[in-house]
Amino acid sequence: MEQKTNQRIAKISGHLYPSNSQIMEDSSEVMMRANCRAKGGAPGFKVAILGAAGGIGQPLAMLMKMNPLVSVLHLYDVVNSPGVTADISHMDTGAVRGFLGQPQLESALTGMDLVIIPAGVPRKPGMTRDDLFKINAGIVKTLCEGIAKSCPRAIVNLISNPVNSTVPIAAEVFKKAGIYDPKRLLGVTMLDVVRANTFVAEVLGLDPREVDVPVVGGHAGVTILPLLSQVKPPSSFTQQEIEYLTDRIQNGGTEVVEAKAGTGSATLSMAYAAVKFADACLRGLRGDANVVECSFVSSQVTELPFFATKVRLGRSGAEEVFQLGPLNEYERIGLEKAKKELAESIQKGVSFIKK
Ligand SMILES: NC(=O)C1=CN([C@@H]2O[C@H](COP(=O)(O)OP(=O)(O)OC[C@H]3O[C@@H](n4cnc5c(N)ncnc54)[C@H](O)[C@@H]3O)[C@@H](O)[C@H]2O)C=CC1
Ligand SMILES: O=C([O-])CC(=O)C(=O)O
Repeated sequence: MEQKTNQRIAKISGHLYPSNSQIMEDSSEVMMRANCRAKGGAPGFKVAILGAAGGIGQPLAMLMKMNPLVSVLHLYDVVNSPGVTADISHMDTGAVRGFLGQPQLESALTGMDLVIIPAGVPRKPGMTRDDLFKINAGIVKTLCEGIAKSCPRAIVNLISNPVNSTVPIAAEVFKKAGIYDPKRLLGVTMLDVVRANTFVAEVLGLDPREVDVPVVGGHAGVTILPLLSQVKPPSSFTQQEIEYLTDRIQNGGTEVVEAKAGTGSATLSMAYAAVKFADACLRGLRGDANVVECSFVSSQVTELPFFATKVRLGRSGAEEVFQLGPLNEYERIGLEKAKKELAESIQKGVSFIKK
């Protein structure tokens, strides 16, 4: 009887840790919460964050909890998700539930409309994103197997690096499970766009909110290709400005890794970018017209099977993948370099599952 009451209270209070939660063990809390009156859930989308207790996961969870399009937020991690969930559950916005460890992955994912994945290790100075492959490839594989089983129709936003390889890994896992829908798998390259808007606005003396820079290719070094010839509002740059901006945008991640001096990589700007992108996906799911953002997706824009360009987000994910548009000579040379490195990273991801 007492256990049943506790379980009901756990649901009301937004926790799912029958043996783990301090709150569950505190009888005065139990009395207080027992008097809560459960109401019907608010309309909106169900969103899960996998890796929710991490450097990106925590601010991302906070910002998603503030998003009016989200009715239920599930926070999953292999450590520390009870504390993060308890903290976030006190925000006076939509519902949140926490899930800890592999046995709770299925419950974390069941019924989700959107799954955001920032799980995995970040870089330290001197490392490339590809150096993370060894650990993160296996993490992404396991999580995507969970998605295939528990919410095969969910839109997936994949943040874990190296994105150029983890997206192909996810695709192969979904193919193997027979549920692959290319429109629903989106690699998150939004931080490159956010950085490009910021750095270009600095050079032009504009408000970054007024600037739109398409960034295509992938998400590592030379595969990050800003198309400065297509900046909005239309702008011209000197060759020196083009070289400075391209280098800064391509190495923005490394700039943060070095500044953080061994304590991690971009987390706050990434959480901001992830929410900007997730919000666009949710607006697309809701049926809003003309929701367009850059993303690393299954693509026929080049000869490569995956490529980042602008995509139109709709009820079933990336419903339209836009072409590159006219490139100048500098961008055409950059594109060739990007494709060479991307081809290897994509193949590495595919082989990891097919081997
Ligand atoms: N796509 C992009 O633009 C960016 C990607 N990243 C990548 O995001 C990833 C996460 O970065 P941070 O949050 O800074 O790292 P972090 O180490 O602070 O957090 C990662 C979280 O993932 C969790 N985790 C590990 N294995 C897991 C599993 N099997 N299931 C669920 N959770 C698991 C950890 O417990 C930790 O809480 C890294 O791979 C990083 O390189 C980072 C910045 C930008
Ligand atoms: O640089 C890193 O390792 C993290 C990342 O992807 C970024 O900040 O763009």
